Amino acid sequence: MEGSKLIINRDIITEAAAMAFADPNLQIPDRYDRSGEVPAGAVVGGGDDESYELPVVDMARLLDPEHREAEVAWLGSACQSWGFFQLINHGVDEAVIQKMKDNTVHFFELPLEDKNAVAVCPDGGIEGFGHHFRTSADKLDWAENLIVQTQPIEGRKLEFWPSNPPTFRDSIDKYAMEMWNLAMQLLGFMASDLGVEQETLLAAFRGKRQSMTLHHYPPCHHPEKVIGIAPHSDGFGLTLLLQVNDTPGLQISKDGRWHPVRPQTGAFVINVGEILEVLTNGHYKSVFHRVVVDTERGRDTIVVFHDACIDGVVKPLLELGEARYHAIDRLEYSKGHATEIFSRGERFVDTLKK
Ligand SMILES: O=C(O)CCC(=O)C(=O)O
Ligand SMILES: [Fe+2]
Repeated sequence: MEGSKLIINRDIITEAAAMAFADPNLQIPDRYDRSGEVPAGAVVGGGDDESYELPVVDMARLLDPEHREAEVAWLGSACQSWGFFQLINHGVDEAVIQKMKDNTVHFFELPLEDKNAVAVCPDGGIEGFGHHFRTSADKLDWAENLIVQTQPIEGRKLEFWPSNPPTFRDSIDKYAMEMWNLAMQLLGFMASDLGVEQETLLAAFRGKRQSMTLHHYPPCHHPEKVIGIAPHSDGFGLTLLLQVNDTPGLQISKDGRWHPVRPQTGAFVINVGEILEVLTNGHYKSVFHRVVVDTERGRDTIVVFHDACIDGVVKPLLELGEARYHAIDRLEYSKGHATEIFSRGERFVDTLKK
């Protein structure tokens, strides 16, 4: 299968990296110094600029027949204009969320040696503990990440699922199931907004890959020199993000400026991936975002990605009119998107536009 392998490079976390992360006063090692990239783009906020709140969608209203229509329209407008929204009253089992958060914090606090028990493999596989994806400039993000595939179950590689803390695997399993159900529920409402049969949209996701990335962004006394996660748009269909603590950092690109997300306690941040943009024939937008690092406080996030395609092909739903994107084989799409990650340039889906 050598020919079909994706070129996604992830570096292991070395002792030197762990030391740099642990001591915010140390000089930034060269591979993390991205002074030239960080200031790119103005950031909205401060003072009287209050116009940037990310839309908040209320699941309780989506489920209430009296408010459903208005809330579905609101959800749709958020996906069209922002490609992002926060979700409150989501109904996800709080005990499962808390356990997942606790395990995540616990895991990242372990000594490096223990975390490296599930280290990424040097052969270029995606899963495991290590740095996020390397860019063409050979620079690294200021973060530690654990990536595992959670669905389909037969595709799980348990050797990358930490057994320390001991409840972690069980937490990941339960959390993945909750996120699957939430994703399906949201996609159902998106289908209503788009005016297509629910099953038409859901079928594109059913049985496809679900993966999880846990991010830990250590604090850094020179946040202007480092990047928590470089600007990118998500390569899968739908992303569900949970902040473990209330440290800010996520910024969304809109109208040429970066909009910081104010973390709402207990809310999920949901965003449209490039494949959902194509499925919706461009009605929904997959938007560039990045993470900046905090001076004093670390930040942990739990992110779940849901893949989608139609008969092995990434293409717009037939029901949504004349296709505005070229159809592309799912594997070719992955290769194209990997190039986007690598070069951090244009969105890959833009190359598919007719
Ligand atoms: O940690 C975050 O806030 C963003 C993570 C993210 O963008 C991703 O995993 O694709
Ligand atoms: Fe992302």
